[in-house]
Amino acid sequence: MKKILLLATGGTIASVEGNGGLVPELSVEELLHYLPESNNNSLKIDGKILMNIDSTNLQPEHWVKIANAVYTHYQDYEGFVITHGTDTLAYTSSALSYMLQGLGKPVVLTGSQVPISFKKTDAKKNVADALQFACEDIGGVFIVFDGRVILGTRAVKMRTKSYDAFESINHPYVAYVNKKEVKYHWKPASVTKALSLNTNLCTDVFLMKLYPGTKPEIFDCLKDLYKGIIIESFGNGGLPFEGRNLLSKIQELTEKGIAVVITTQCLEEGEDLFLYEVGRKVAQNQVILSGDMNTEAIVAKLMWALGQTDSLDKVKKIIETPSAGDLTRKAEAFV
Ligand SMILES: NC(=O)C[C@H](N)C(=O)O
Repeated sequence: MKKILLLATGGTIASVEGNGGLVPELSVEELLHYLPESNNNSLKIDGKILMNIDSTNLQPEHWVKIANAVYTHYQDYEGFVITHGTDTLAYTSSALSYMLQGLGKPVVLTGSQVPISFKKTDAKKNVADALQFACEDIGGVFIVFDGRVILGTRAVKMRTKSYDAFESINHPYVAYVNKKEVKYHWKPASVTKALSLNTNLCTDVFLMKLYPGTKPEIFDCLKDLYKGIIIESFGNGGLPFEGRNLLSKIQELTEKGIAVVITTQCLEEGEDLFLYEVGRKVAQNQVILSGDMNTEAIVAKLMWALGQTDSLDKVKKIIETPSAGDLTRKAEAFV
């Protein structure tokens, strides 16, 4: 009989209708009580509540708490399921992927769009599937949702209400789970290093979405507040150097030692800064390229990288090196 630890953090899955709207309130025992009997018979599931919050309220300090809990109980269980709100779930799964390296067991995040206590809900299937996948002989952080298994660094919440809330971006699904059967599409390489926990994070990271008309002066406000700035630019990547000129500001930022990461607002296929003049001019500065990583992963990776070192060169190296399947090297692109 496999032993699985279920760590509850809140979210819609654990919510009840309160006076002010849906609010997470169920205990972990109540959560488990809603599962079909068959799950409880074939597994030994222990439950532990870490926090009971809407994931909108969940912040980097909570990621650390979750990572610590997995690490502390690692030897005692074959797999881990973390129930979590969907809104920031992909940030948490990314952060866990960097903080817990060398995982030889599955750490599976799931949640739901409808509370588990409601008559019609996606929660029971999602938890049952997550428990199923947590029994697999595979290492890493995964999201199991609507029958699909997504690598922790590659998920994006695409839909606010539909059951298929998450998509795997720039990466194949890991597997599908259907009626207790797991069908693989992609498997991570087996783990060669020992598990390590490294929860040092620097949360002084800002995420800016560019739009036509962005004021250059905004960077003057940001540069004393943040050590890292992620710019979601347009298309293949680039910054305006005519009219409201952002290019000169980027030079100031990088010269001041701020880590500037360039990504794109396009969800698929990533940046290619060297394609256009608007991008090459940016690349002449010491900016960091994000390839086809998604924004959730970039935010978590930049916080983690800045938590490891003050050296801009080293931060650049960390971000630009694939980790936990987050980044496709051009030569191995899935096209
Ligand atoms: N479906 C959900 O879980 C949404 C909820 N607001 C949360 O992220 O906690």
